[in-house]
Parts: sequence; structure tokens; C-alpha cells
Amino acid sequence: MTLGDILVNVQGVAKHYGEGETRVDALRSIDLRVHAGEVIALLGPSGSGKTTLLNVIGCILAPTAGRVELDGDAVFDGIWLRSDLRRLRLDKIGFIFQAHNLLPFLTAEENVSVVLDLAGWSAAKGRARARELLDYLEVGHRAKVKPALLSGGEAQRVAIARALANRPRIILADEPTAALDSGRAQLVMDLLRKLATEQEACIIAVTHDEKIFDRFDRLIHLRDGRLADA
Ligand SMILES: Nc1ncnc2c1ncn2[C@@H]1O[C@H](COP(=O)(O)OP(=O)(O)OP(=O)(O)O)[C@@H](O)[C@H]1O
Repeated sequence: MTLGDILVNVQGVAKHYGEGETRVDALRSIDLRVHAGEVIALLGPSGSGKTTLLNVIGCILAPTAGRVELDGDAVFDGIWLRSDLRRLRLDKIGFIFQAHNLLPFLTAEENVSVVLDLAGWSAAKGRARARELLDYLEVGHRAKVKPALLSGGEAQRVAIARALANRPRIILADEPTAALDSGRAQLVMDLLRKLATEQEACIIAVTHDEKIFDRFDRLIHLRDGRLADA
């Protein structure tokens, strides 16, 4: 496969929590490049640093050292280089958290359009985009329903619609197929693959779900805060 633009470029990234006796080295000198069109899995035992790495790439967490470039822009080099991290996240990054991360007091459609409100879209355009995505994900008929009344698979697709609403090129997913049966897990993977190709995006997913391992272009293994060979 021809590799697209480098969308994520992590160089020498380290992150520790705490100091002295309580210090935990969650990431140690991580180098990672991810290209447009790639769908990669982040694997590793509990505590190996997967969530920490995802949060660093998502600009939610500052590393202790190293450099991070997203979509060609340096965003961290010992310090944050951008003052508008929220804007950066809204424009470039889509997070697919587990479905229970939906806002319970908003409908499915509002859960998607709220991200577009924040990004400055007009209410009408935001609603239209939310409907378009929910239809595309085959949950349009549930647009006016609140999360408590959605099935696990429906809620997961709404969470995916929300992550994709603003057409980000970097999509970060935390266990995107957890709690889905095998058929639905494959559908979600088909969708992520299609997105990566059509939107020239990259997908980085933390997963423990062995039934989807063969759907990734690369499996990245973390052990004790370091990248390990597969
Ligand atoms: N806020 C924090 N304060 C202190 N230590 C933390 C914090 N967050 C994570 N850690 C520690 O950093 C290490 C890496 O944690 P991280 O959550 O990144 O691992 P993980 O691979 O995602 O684990 P899991 O699969 O259990 O979610 C662990 O030892 C964890 O206990």
C-alpha cells in the first residue's frame, strides 16, 4: 500500500506520573509515525501505557519530554506549542470513547451536533450534518432518542458519528468494539477502514478484542511504557 501523509509523528515521548518513590514511568522514549489511510491497533497489558499514549496524541495530556507533530504541525516540543489546544482537538482529532460517554440528557442527534456547535457551525448545518452521519451509520431512525433507550450497538454508532462529525483526520478510539457482538464489531471495523480511505484519515485504536486483530494494518505493542516488537 502507498503510504499517505504522516498524520501523527511522535518522537522520543516520555511521560511519568508522580515523583520520587511514587514515580511511575508510563511512557519511555516512544517513537511512532502513523500515515493517512492507516488503521492501527495499540495493544499491551493493563498499565502498559496505552491510554496515556492515546491521551498524549489527543493533546489531552502533556508528555514529560519529547515532540509531537499532528498533520504536519508541531504541537508539543518540551512544551505545548499551541495555545488553542481545544480548537486543535476540535479540528483535527476525533475521539471514539466507549458508548457510555454519550451525554445522557441529549438525544442521539444532539450528542453529535453538540461537537459542531462547539466548532462554530450554525445550528441548522450542525443538525443536518448529524442527521447525515446518523443515517450513514444506520441509526438515523434513532436520532430523537436519548442514550438510555439505545442498544449497545446503536449507542456505539452514535459515539462514532460524534467523533467523525467535524471530519477529523486523526481518529483515536478506546476499545471501539468492546461490548459489541462479532458481527457488529466487524461492521465498526469496516466503517473505520472506509473512513481512513475516504477521508485520508488514520485510526489508532486501543483494543483487547482478538477477533478484530486481523483487521488492522499494524499492531503496535506497548510493554512497560515502551514499544515492543510484535
Ligand atoms: N493520573 C495518573 N496518576 C498516576 N499514575 C497513573 C495515572 N494514569 C495512569 N497512571 C499509571 O501509568 C501507567 C500506565 O497507565 P495507562 O492507563 O496508560 O495504561 P493502559 O495500558 O491504558 O492500562 P489499561 O489497559 O488498564 O487501561 C500505569 O502504571 C498507571 O497506573
